Amino acid sequence: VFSRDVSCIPYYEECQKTADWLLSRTKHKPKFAIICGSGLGMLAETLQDQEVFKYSDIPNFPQSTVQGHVGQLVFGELKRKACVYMQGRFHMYEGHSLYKVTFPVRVFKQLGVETLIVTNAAGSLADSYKVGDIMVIKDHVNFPGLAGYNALSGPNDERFGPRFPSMSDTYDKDLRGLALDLSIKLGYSHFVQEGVYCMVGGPNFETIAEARLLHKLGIDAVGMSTAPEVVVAKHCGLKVFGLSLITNQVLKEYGSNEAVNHEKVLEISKKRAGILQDFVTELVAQINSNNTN
Ligand SMILES: O=P(O)(O)O[C@@H]1C[C@H](O)[C@@H](CO)O1
Ligand code: HPA
Repeated sequence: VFSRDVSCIPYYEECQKTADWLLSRTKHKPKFAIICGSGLGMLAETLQDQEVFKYSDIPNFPQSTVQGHVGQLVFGELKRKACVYMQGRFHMYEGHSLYKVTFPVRVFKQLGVETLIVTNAAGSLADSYKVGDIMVIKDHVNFPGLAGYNALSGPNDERFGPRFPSMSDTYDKDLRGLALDLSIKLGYSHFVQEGVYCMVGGPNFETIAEARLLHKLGIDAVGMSTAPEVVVAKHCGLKVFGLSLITNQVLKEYGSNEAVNHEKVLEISKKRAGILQDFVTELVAQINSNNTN
């Protein structure tokens, strides 16, 4: 379930076939790919001149099974920059292999994408964060990856990247700086944070003991995605930028009547998607004007 079958699927060719299929059907040549987190599909609404491809029509593409993940690629222009939005990501807990979870990222690379922007819904462990805050991801802890469930497990194809890639500078420093400057210009600085995201396997939310453990480890926000996509993006040379929307506080004390559920996560995502949308749009515009990419 977790990694690519070692019998050497012609993986590069499979990704290329999917990329060629898309390129022959869209006039856009995206330099940016944006992955929409849970309930954040509407981030794609600001795209001009849209072309939409349902996952079910795209060769080799997995299917979304989670509520709040529509299941389509949307190509278009954001401030005159060609982009592709993934409305609906794939999670390990859905039973997808990590090869399938990260397949779109490699397709993006073969489409000519240079920068990957990941978004997600996450629970906060940091005491200072509030529901509705946006966290610029500084770094991540890939718990499944540390335990051997890594998207790069299996035979390595050097055409994508090296066997042992460095991950010490994964979330692009210039883009993070740009985003934090932008948050001041947009008047967002009181709800924009910078911190460490941790991926857990899910699909259950954390126990109190698990939450306390993650908190002790210095993790600011926890979710069930992102790390595999980011590891694969870094492996194949994409610039990476990430935003977590804080949809809930993770309970660290026993005896509370509050409990998180996916509906509450989607409710906050829906409320804050507009702000996130403006943030991403302005960031892409700035990357243009500052020649950061
Ligand atoms: O796709 P993301 O990481 O935004 O989704 C989060 C994690 C789970 O899939 C879900 C829990 O509500 O939201
Ligand atoms: N834990 C894990 N994943 C999540 C959470 C959470 O509290 N909120 C949104 N996704």
